Amino acid sequence: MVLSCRGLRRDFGGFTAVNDVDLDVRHGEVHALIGPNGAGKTTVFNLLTKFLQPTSGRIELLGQDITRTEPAKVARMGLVRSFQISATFPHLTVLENVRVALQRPGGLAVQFWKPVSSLDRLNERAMELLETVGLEGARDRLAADLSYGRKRVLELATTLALEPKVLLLDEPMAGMGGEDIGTVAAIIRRAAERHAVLMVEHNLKVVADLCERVTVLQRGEILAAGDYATVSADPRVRTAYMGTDHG
Ligand SMILES: Nc1ncnc2c1ncn2[C@@H]1O[C@H](COP(=O)(O)OP(=O)(O)OP(=O)(O)O)[C@@H](O)[C@H]1O
Repeated sequence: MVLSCRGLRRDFGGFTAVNDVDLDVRHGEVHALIGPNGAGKTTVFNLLTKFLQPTSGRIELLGQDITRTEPAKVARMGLVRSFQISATFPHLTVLENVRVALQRPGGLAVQFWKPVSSLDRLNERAMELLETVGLEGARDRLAADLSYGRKRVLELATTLALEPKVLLLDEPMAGMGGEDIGTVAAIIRRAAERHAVLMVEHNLKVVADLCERVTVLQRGEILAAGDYATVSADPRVRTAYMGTDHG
């Protein structure tokens, strides 16, 4: 278990946005958090990354209680949410963007790079990351000149540069066409070999193809959890998530 929470709850005034949520994210797994609009997915992400303080409940990262830990420390411990670094620099090249991520002050890569601080090694690692995401041919292009889908892929590369233990992805395929979705799905699958992945995703085909485990939220509570086949066959899920129990 890399990341887990028990009894997670968050109230906003008199409104309970997240109620009694238990979640286990395991190494080597892609775990999807799904549910209708307003179900509480973003709030759960904000609680796990400590952007929001839980009203009650407990969160553990790599066996350590992080319920009261500051967000920056949680990120340094290896819980990285893609948008935290998703601001790529449009006027730097693709390779330069990844190098910047590898050299991030205070980032995980600082410790990672200490024994091998030579420029060559840095370039080598940056190229490895670009090969992982299939952007090696675009290394000298400005980030601003990339297509939307490839920009998102570059963001993923800069996230992976931080060597996260758990990668939190908020709708990584949003706004993408079929081909880009396939590319990003393949990257996430490969990334999951080294980093546990928790993702919010609305595209159920992506969830079915990519995710070992699915947790369904409804009105802040867990409606169902398990593998996709089990969860999608649950009549309550079909009614709540798809708005029908016939489809
Ligand atoms: N800061 C806040 N203050 C008050 N209510 C909030 C706050 N943040 C979220 N909520 C409420 O909590 C509920 C859950 O919202 P949340 O954004 O987590 O849902 P979601 O599942 O991510 O939805 P979507 O799929 O639309 O992004 C919603 O009813 C929302 O209005």
